[in-house]
Amino acid sequence: MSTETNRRRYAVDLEGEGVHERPDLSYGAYLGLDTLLASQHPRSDEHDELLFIVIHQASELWMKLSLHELRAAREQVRKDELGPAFKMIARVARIQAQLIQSWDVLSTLTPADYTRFRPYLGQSSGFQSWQYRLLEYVLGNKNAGMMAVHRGDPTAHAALEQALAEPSLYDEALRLLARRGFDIPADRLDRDWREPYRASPEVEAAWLAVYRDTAAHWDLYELAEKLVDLEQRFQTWRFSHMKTVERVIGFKQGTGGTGGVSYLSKALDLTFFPELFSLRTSL
Ligand code: HEM
Ligand SMILES: N[C@@H](CC(=O)c1ccccc1NC=O)C(=O)O
Repeated sequence: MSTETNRRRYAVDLEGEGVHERPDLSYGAYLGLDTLLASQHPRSDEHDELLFIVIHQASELWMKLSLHELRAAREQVRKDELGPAFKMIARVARIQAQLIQSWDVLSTLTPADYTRFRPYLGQSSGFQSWQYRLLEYVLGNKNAGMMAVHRGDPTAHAALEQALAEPSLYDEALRLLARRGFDIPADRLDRDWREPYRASPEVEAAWLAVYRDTAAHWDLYELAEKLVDLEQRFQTWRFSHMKTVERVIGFKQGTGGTGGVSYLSKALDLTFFPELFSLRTSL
């Protein structure tokens, strides 16, 4: 069949689906590829710098989608609509698998390869990824001190300020527990959300009750396990980042001014959902 006949057949088939709203729309225009594919600007002439840029850009795109899903999931939890929330969280888990897998591609970068273009990075660093920081805030790792580095970027700063000041996904899960009749301390249900979350024995007891009678609380149990899955994957990403950094720059200082691996290893101690892990010792 000729291309022309094919084209006309599709045009007919798609008529009912609103194709006439923009019949000239192309793949590249729809996806904004002009801008996307013109956004890689290596600063050196080194072959491997493009890999470094693409991995980071792809990661930022996945982070954008994760934020979209997690904020929507949080809204569904707020509305007691756990089914749609589960679907969104499951998608984030698969995105995390992609993010984790990207370390495998980056591990083809040897110390010699990286050292050739590292000086061109100046003081730029993943430390300045505001989407990463937003993810941490939306999940529940509130650390207002991390805002400082974004002072010069009003859009990023405003988004971070908002995420810092509103309940995280975990805060909403605890409010849901309270609506279901669990005894959650008042200061965990309404507080200055900008403060780091502090683990509470009452919250652990509530989750423990969910895990001890899963039949009675099946959806809460499912929510808890989905959160545990998110945290485990997040930790796997952090750990692989740290090991990749060690492999590529050893124990050199980071371009962002931290100790490098020593800083990244401390970040591994940060937990989003502390009671969901601590309760396991009592099961
Ligand atoms: C050769 C590859 C990489 C090296 C050597 C590296 C190195 C580092 C170092 C040393 C830090 C600590 C901050 C500093 O002082 O600069 C850091 C932070 C960070 N990097 Fe990377 N990195 C690499 C790849 C990536 C990739 C692919 C991403 C994906 C987006 C990423 C995201 C981040 C983030 C989000 C932080 C902040 C972590 C936090 O504050 O907990 N890095 N990186
Ligand atoms: N902190 C890294 C530099 C770095 O990795 C980086 C630099 C610019 C943009 C993204 C980066 N990735 C993660 O930190 C280093 O010290 O080599």
